[in-house]
Amino acid sequence: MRRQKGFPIVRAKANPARFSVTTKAIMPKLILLRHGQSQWNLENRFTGWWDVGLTDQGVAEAKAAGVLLKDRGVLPTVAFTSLQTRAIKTLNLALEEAGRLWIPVTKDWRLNERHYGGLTGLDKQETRERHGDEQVHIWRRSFDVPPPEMEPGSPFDLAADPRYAGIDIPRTESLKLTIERVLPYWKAAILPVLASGETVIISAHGNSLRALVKHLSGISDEDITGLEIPTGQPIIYDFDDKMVPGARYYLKDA
Ligand SMILES: O=C(O)[C@H](O)COP(=O)(O)O
Repeated sequence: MRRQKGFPIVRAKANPARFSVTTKAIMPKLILLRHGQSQWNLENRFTGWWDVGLTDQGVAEAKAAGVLLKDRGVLPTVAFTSLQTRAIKTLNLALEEAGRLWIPVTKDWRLNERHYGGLTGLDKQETRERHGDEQVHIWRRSFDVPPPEMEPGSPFDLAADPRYAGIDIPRTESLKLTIERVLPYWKAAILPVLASGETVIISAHGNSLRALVKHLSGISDEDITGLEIPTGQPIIYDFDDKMVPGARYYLKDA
């Protein structure tokens, strides 16, 4: 053992109190938080990977989520979010209210919203009038039908955005394709942290969170079409000591 000058060597003794803590069953908690209302949620435009800010209502929703975490004593110790401003801001506002701005935060594109392809920027109602309700519902909620691809050179093309340097930006994504990048990230980066006993918060998006919920709650490809994730409402999963998630619930109902 190397000894630093001026510091005596202290040999660790078995500490019964410490021992009882380390053998306590670890019951990890996962908090899923969809960003607060965004400017394009308000304007009813397809957003996907396009970066938009929060509305005043979105800011209030994010802060309320943080107050709820604090009031219920569900205090995150580690955070993950996407590379998108609306999720990052929501996380920061919620953590600030919860007194947890200091926890480690990892940002990764794999938690981004599903890419809305050629629909990005379009008005959802005008798109319904043009293509019909059924087609738009298929694009929005089907499991594996992606929207039309984004044309190269589109004003919403993010190829020059430095945050995506080195990333093969999708041209469009269905929920299935979104799952194909969210789940490997969940398994490799988030699950091990959760399994070590941390209380993890993921601040992300309607469809990247639907991808996770589908997996964690074992929802079928058919039934996932009916699942909506509300903005700014913390969803909780309690895991048992074998890392099996319990039923999900809204923190406000706990
Ligand atoms: O990207 C978007 O437009 C929204 O965040 C989610 O849209 P959706 O409700 O059409 O999936």
